[in-house]
Amino acid sequence: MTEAASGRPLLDASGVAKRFGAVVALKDASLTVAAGEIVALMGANGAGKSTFVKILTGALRPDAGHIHLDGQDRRFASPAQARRSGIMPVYQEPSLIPDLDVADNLRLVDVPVEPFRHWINELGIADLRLDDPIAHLPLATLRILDLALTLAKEPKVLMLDEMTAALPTDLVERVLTVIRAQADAGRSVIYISHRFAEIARVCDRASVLRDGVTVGDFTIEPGIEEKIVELMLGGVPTRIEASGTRARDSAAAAATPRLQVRGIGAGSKLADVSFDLHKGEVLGVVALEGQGQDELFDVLAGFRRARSGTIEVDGKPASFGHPADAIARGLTLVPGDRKDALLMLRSVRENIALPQLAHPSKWGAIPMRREAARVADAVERLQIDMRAQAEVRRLSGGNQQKVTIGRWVAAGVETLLLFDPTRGIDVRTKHQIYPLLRELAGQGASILFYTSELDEVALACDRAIVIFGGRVVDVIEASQASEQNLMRAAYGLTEVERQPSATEAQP
Ligand SMILES: Nc1ncnc2c1ncn2[C@@H]1O[C@H](COP(=O)(O)OP(=O)(O)OP(=O)(O)O)[C@@H](O)[C@H]1O
Repeated sequence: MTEAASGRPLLDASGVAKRFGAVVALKDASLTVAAGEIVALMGANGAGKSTFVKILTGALRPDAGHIHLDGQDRRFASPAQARRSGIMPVYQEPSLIPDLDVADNLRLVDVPVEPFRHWINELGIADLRLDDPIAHLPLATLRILDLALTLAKEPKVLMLDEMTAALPTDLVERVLTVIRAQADAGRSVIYISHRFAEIARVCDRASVLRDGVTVGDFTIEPGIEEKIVELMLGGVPTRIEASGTRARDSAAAAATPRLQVRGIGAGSKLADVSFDLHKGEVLGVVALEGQGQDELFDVLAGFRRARSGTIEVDGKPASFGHPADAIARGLTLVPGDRKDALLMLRSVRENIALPQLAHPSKWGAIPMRREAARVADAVERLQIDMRAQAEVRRLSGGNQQKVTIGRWVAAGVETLLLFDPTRGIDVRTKHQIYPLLRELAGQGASILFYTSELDEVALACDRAIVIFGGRVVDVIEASQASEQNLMRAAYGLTEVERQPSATEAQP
């Protein structure tokens, strides 16, 4: 904490309550942040963090409670009013209008170009063009744009809701450096995240919400993590371990791969990627921002055509001109942006049952009962918060993400393409998802798993390919997948020493 952080809090909220119909989102939430301080707001999925931030930033009206800014009792009637007082959020979902380009979006929210450019450079996406259409930009870039827009308006209190959840490691580093510098310059930051490593690095304090009630406030110090997890989850101990054994079946590894990818290139970033994905295997994909991973998943899911290379599914050539072609060959994508996967106005149940609903020939009393049982099983295993189940858009971000995964747990899959699937999911559920992926693999599914959280390779994968500059530069077994090894490879530092060929990328 800087010297500026001592003394009276800049923002002081207490007794905040909010209900949505029958759902009590907040009962008694409180939070203080001083100038120059970074405070983590923590809690399991659905604990009420986003609701609290929306109240603090004028997007929602509280049912009860007080908010003091600079010692004065304030009730913001709108986000614009909160912004004028210097309180500015970056929400979980990108805010820019997809049909416009970057420049038009800047004009729309009245942000001058020069400070925006400054922050874009600081945050590591200097190659962005102002005439890039928003709809063509990857989620990670959109999140950085939202942050740059907000910083350009010089906030007094910056509120970041899962800011780093969709970002690759290099961009996470940039964001953490920038927000620490903001605090050192006397600004305040409220930082919502499920990632302890980041909180330990940049935050001064953590405030913990459980079921809408603030249950603790801690100074960040070594060893505090266990205490926070215990409080967040209400005393349920969470051991963070690799999920099950993964002695790969050598017969399966020798058999025809489920997916054989050779020399795939697409767009300007994906140059030449080759790998085999076997039946029963979880193959991690690790890459820094913009190394071609988005393009690779797009090609495999039929959203974009490859410029070069071949794909074989179960030993037979495949060519995907449309997502339906990939689905027909058993390849299912869980996209990074959940908005692309969910029917937001439909119920949790309908969203999870979607693959079955797509086959009217299977309708009938018994399949319906079976479907209900499958949905109930997915809800139970992923601990989906069903309090607002009638419309998925009313679920918390983490719970929406669980629904996108739950759909495929319920449906059963052959080849699952997961793009950063645990984004915004709390620590307890994450550690239920890893064994679940292992279980799907154990039943014969093949899973390609891009992750921006490097520890997930050791926790859930058999091995990982590392992509740098659009090429596979290393293949790392789970047992060797320390963060250090993965990072070295992801930065291309192993490329000179050892460049694996397509055959080395096979087990
Ligand atoms: N508009 C709404 N209508 C009904 N329920 C809502 C609405 N917005 C939020 N909720 C409910 O309020 C509760 C708290 O949600 P909130 O998004 O604040 O949680 P969170 O702590 O931010 O979770 P996450 O970590 O998953 O983002 C959830 O049960 C959610 O379904």
